Amino acid sequence: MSAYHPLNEKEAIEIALTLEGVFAPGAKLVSREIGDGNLNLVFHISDTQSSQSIILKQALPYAKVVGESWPLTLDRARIESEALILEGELAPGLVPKVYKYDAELALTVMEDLSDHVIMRQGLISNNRYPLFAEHISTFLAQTLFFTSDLGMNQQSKKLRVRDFINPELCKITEDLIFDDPYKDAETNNFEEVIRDEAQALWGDGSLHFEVALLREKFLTHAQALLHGDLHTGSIFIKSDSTKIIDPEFAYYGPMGFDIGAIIANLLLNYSSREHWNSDAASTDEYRTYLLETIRDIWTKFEAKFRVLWAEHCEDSLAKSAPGYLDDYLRRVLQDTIGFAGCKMVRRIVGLAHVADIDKITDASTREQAQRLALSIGKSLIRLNRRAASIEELIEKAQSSISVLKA
Ligand SMILES: Nc1ncnc2c1ncn2[C@@H]1O[C@H](COP(=O)(O)OP(=O)(O)O)[C@@H](O)[C@H]1O
Ligand SMILES: CSC[C@H]1O[C@H](OP(=O)(O)O)[C@H](O)[C@@H]1O
Repeated sequence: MSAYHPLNEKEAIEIALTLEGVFAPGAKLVSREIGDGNLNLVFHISDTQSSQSIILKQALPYAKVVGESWPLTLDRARIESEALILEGELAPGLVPKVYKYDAELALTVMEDLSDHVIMRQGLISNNRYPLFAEHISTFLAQTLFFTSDLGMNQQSKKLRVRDFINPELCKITEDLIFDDPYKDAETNNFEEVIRDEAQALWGDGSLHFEVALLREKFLTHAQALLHGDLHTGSIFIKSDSTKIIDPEFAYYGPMGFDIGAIIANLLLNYSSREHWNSDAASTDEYRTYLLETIRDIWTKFEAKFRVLWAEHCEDSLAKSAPGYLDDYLRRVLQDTIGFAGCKMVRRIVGLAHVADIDKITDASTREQAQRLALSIGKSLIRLNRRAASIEELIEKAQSSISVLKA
């Protein structure tokens, strides 16, 4: 196959047939492009005679959601495949297997997870996932601890920071999450009916102060190797299995950015429940389930992180300094809360939205969901540096509902 060009379905099959040990010689393959994300092509390739199938993901030289006017590095395919491989070593069973990476075609061949569902869809369909908090807290504790200065050789970590420098994808986050929602930016995308909310965001100096501090942390705090875009659309799930996909935004940043991303997306779903549940009682019940999941994610993450620290901490001074670990985890919690708030706000007024809210058909219910998400998001941003417990985040989610209803 020649140098880089976007593949068509026929070419994807030709490449699949060249993979060693995957399909039988002469196998009859079918290919479907199934990419529904903002950036890449995703081909599902299956053998019509056996149950064998694979995924072929190819980066485009631009952001698909906008078009060729927004060029984007192909190197993100390398970042994604290297991050998946490393995450697979640190958190076995929680990411798809990578079979091959082709630098020239910016192509990753990986395990087909079609027997799972994308978690955002699962939540929209009112499913519950009792093992999710256990799985995702393991993923977070293992990947964040063992890529940080606490859990790996500090010189090797510097080299890894170099390997995961990801300036173009970070710039997307810096703009779309930490800048554009707070001014009248062209990329913003919100419904006219909530213009009052957008304008309030643009003029809120004290909120800007908190967001600027969080932005500074995102820019400068190379604490651990992050997934970088850990929303519920980047998680495949079924009752007994969780798989994290799509780490093309991976870079060295603050741990709370990943934890906050998951919590924000659970809270965006929380904000949308009036549409997806059939009555007030089931809406309340599902919201309680989501808040319990959030509490469990943090509590389990913290417990697992403490065990890893006790058994594997590489920093002898930090290890012997009284109170250091408590202080470290308090700062991670505060970052988690602040980043969760930013991630909620961007999904309502910024470029890229979430189906949980956008797919609400009734305009007034959708508006209420948007206002609730913004109210929770802003209150988390204001809370972040003052928080001492995950219960304070949960209290903000609950009280935002009563304030809006009053
Ligand atoms: N390993 C996989 N197995 C099955 N389907 C996948 C896999 N990876 C991606 N997909 C499908 O492709 C879609 C887009 O993938 P994603 O990695 O999120 O792309 P993007 O980077 O463009 O957001 C997913 O929502 C899912 O439907
Ligand atoms: C112009 S990219 C917008 C948005 O898309 C990414 O998400 P995904 O790849 O999962 O579709 C990321 O969240 C970016 O901020």
